[in-house]
Amino acid sequence: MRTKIVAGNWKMNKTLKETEALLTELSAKRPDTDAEVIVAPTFVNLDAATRHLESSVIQVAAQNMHHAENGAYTGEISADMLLDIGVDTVILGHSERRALFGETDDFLAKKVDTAMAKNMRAIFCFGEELQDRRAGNHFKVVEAQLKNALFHLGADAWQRIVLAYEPVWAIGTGETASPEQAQEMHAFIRKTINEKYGASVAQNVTILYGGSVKPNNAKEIFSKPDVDGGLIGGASLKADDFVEIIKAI
Ligand SMILES: O=C[C@H](O)COP(=O)(O)O
Repeated sequence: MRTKIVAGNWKMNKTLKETEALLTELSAKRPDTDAEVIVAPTFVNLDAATRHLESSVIQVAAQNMHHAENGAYTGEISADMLLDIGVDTVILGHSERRALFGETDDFLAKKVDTAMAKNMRAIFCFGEELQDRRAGNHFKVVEAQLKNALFHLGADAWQRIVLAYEPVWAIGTGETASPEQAQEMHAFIRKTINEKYGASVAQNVTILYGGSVKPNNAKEIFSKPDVDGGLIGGASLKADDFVEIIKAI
């Protein structure tokens, strides 16, 4: 059985007080579920979030990290810094990091390697842009992103990889991939992994969908056989919406 996950990527939102208030509300309202529930607040509030959730089943992830051990990388955060405050899951390759901060597949491969070397879990994001889908290149683009950043890994490492397929045209736009489009791509991703690593890795890897998942569309998207949960942006910023999405898994 694959692990089901609902993760909230808070992006650059929420002050410390707001973070604590949202976590308090989420802890109180969180429904009983077998799925893992993860929140990813901004770096400055990660330590407070881990302390706040110490006895909670809600887990904390970072939104990014640098691949280097330490050194002259102004503004960056290392794996050891995250591990030191009890954060062992990190989102890598979000499309905003790729588009706004120039992160390439090769650069991301280094981050993935560091995460694996440090025994962390990576939630690896990828997905095509609107122009790729319009041109019918979406499968090719997604396959290349996967291969370039992840296919150098050994099969064992895949136990600590979570994939998050996020079509860029659906992020924060209110336009979501249809459940059928999500399923079609997730099945393609699983097939591509199967070809390289075999059925066991392919069947066990958790593949999340991300892009305008809301309380009113989550159930239908999550009902698809190859969709194992979601990476939620905007709707994870309100406890009631996020809780509804957790209930949908
Ligand atoms: O990481 C989350 C994704 O970027 C989705 O964001 P969204 O739910 O606001 O579209």
